[in-house]
Amino acid sequence: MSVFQKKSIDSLAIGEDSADFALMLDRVHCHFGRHKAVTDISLEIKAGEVVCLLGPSGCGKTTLLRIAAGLQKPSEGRVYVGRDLVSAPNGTHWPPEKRNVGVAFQESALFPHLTVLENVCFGISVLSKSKRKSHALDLLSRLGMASCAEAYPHTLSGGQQQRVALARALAPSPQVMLLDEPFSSLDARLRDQIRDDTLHVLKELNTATLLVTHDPEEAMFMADRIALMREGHIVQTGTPTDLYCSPVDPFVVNFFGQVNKHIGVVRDGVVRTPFGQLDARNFSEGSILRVLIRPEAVKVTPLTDKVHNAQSSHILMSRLLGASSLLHVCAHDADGQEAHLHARVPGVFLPEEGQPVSLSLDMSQVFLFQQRNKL
Ligand SMILES: Nc1ncnc2c1ncn2[C@@H]1O[C@H](COP(=O)(O)OP(=O)(O)OP(=O)(O)O)[C@@H](O)[C@H]1O
Repeated sequence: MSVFQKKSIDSLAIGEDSADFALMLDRVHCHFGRHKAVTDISLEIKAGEVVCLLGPSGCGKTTLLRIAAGLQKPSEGRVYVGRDLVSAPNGTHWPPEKRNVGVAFQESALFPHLTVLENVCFGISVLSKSKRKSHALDLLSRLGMASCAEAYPHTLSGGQQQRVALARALAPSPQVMLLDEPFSSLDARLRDQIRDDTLHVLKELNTATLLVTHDPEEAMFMADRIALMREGHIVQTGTPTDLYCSPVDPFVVNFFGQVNKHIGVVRDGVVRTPFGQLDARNFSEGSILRVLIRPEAVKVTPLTDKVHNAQSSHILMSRLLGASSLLHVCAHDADGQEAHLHARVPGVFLPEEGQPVSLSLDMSQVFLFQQRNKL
């Protein structure tokens, strides 16, 4: 970590006013006719911080990013870029070019008649011509594109064009970078490399960033904080660890990947499941609970006794997925309750079909929520 980065992270103290934020959305709403695309959203981003807007299609991510960029007027609420109030209910609305923001979208069109270097230099107005060129070359080299400086955009691959688009957006040293699914048109291997490079450049430049994605893995890779959205609202904001390990509701758990589900009733302070009894003393007797268990929470131990025992859980199928294996398990409890369970285990561990196993759970990845509706 550079001294520059450390300074920005150390400065995340509570009690700052709006001037400490590079971007601040304050109770922002956006309606299209009767449709509420964004409802009452407040979010702040500090210098050097990467915040991801994550959520399913249509939940309002792009609308919020466009509001920050000045491409969409909010119906209510205020937007600050640094100390500048750039959108407000009194009619204040600064256009994108007056805000100190850089914008890059999934398909960021480069100017076809300009070289890569000229494209990146285009938005820089404050420096002398020679400094403009060296600044643009520096950004291109940080993004691995210096050797293409004299090329024209049509001669570049999609991934190379996306790197140039990022360099062009970063070139005027904006206070805030706004990125809308900038990696989604790239194939998986290239995407991993470009997002890694982008993250390092954003951190080195100490640029506040708001990045839209529908991919939870991408959000966890890029973000210092994630704001998970659903139907125009923010459901939970926090670090990737907060959302993954302390989700506020089942939607948050489910959004980060497939989970095992069970519904049970609290009796004598526990809920019985085919995977064992779980402590439910925090819930009242008779409550109906939704039990959500991440596949990686399930520990699978082969039993040495290979004789099939009706009481023991057993393997239905094993699949190697690369870094991990996915095991389909038929789980039984002592009462004969049976359930199909997925376990994600590290490395090459592929027990045979029918192998009896014992199951245990890592409770840090097991979540209990009270069910509001009746069974
Ligand atoms: N200009 C517009 N006019 C009318 N409705 C709009 C407009 N822009 C967005 N919407 C609607 O607002 C809602 C939010 O759209 P938005 O593009 O912000 O979602 P999103 O989360 O970015 O989705 P995606 O991931 O699919 O891009 C959607 O229902 C969309 O149809």
